[in-house]
Amino acid sequence: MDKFISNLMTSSKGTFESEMFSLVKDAQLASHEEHFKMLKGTCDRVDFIYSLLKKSAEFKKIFSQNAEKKSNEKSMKLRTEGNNMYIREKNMLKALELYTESIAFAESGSWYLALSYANRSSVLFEKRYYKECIKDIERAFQNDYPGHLKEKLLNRKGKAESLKEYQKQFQYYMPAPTIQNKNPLISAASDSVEIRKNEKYGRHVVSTKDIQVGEVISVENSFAHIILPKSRFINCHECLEICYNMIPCERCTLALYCTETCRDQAYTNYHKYECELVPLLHTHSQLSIRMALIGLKQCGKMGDTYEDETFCSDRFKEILELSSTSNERDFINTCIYLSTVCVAYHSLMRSPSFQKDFDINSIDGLLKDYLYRAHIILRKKVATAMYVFTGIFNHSCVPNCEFFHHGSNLVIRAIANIKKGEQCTICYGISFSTTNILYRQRTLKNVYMFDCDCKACINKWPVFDNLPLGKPLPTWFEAKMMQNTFENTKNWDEILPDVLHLYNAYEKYEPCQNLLLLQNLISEMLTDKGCNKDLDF
Ligand SMILES: C[S@@+](CC[C@H](N)C(=O)[O-])C[C@H]1O[C@@H](n2cnc3c(N)ncnc32)[C@H](O)[C@@H]1O
Repeated sequence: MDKFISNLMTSSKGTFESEMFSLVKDAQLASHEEHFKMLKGTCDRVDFIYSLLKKSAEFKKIFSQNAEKKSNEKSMKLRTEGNNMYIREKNMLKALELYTESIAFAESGSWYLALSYANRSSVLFEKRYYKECIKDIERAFQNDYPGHLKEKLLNRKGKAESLKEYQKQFQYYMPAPTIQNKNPLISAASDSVEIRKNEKYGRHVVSTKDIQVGEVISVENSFAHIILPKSRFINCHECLEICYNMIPCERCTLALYCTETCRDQAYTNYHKYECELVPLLHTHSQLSIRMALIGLKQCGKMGDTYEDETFCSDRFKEILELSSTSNERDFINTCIYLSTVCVAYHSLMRSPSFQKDFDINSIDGLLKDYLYRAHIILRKKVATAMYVFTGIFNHSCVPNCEFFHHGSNLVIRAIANIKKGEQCTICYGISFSTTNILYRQRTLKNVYMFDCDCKACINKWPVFDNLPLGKPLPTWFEAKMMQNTFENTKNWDEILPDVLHLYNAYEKYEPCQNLLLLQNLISEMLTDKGCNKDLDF
């Protein structure tokens, strides 16, 4: 599992990983391999690496940075930049983002905050987001908005009030489907699957009945997530919903929320501590801290309910059981990994609220262990997130399942017919149709530590271009596809049943190009159902 994560982390090369690598070099951790290998438990290993890191200049450098504090001066600068974008450049989205950042920097109750809300309300009015515009005007008034400017704002509010009933409703993604036949033992799944465990596959998901292509297998909400920088000013950091008039955390300059409810929920659950962390950690450490905090809170609250048999997507116990390849990593990778844990640990230890709320001595070992286990599973469009049930799906180069995003929900659907007793699999990014067998096997072994025995690997299936075409696709289908593509109607719902039907008729020709084309089309249709549409701004 850890390799799986470190592979994801390489996509952020040049930032976090290389920073951790310099840390390992600076602290000369490589020369301590012999001693390290004699230590057995996670806690002893973290302690050992931590003791070495603390002496390193690089480590001290990380913690010598100061977090940016609320600053009316900075707020004013951002607002001016926003004005420039709005008036001169006519770049509404950029103006909105700058005003929102200016709101995040302004001190609570100040007229700087009021002015930024007022300016944002103007962009919102122009883009016909009248309800959001009214809300921002009210916020401006609640925050010491200068009296001599009030009239203009009241005027805008009046106009927005009269137009708000005409505001269009924009649907960015289809809501996640609901599962009809719920699984009594897996909170996120249908009763068509179960979790099994053996030496070869670790924990894996197996079908308990025949599953039809397209069928929903699970709908899962993330255990925890961290917003990606590009979505910071547009998506609520708590619920991830798109929101053009977010409100800031009252203490830090980074967190933004769609409502007071989301803000308070985040604050109570983890942000209270996170908010005090200096410096702001990279997304990966931040997510592991968030997960460990939720884990610590749960273990205090839930006690022996951990004994029950159900698999719950919102429970840290399930994360503790995720398979780990930590013993198989080379020493330098182990050091890099442990350094990230130590940076997260050291950072949390500097949070006064954390010190106040937790009995540090009694949870110290648990915290190190939790930070060590809190990994990243999926990095996607809006956030980096941990989905617990999705995380136990094994890989196949010919997967029979795929995951689809519906807002913050992750939906797993069958993209092939699955026979009762068959393993349900997803693809870890290397499929047989695009990647040759040698590369696949080497990567899966190096990164995920297993030998793949999927049907493409066993039978040495060629890549797409060298596959037979298979039975030609019917002309009615080709015509429908052309029409749909040309007219750009993308009325998938209308043709999805036909495509699924066709898939069933072509399955016996596997492996062939036409079957793969049908499968890709099904996948595209289901993605399109779930995905975030482009911003309407
Ligand atoms: C994301 S986890 C999947 C859940 C895991 N099986 C567990 O027990 O928690 C990835 C790890 O599962 C195992 N795995 C995934 N696909 C596999 C496969 N096709 N055959 C054997 N092991 C596999 C590998 O150990 C891999 O590092």
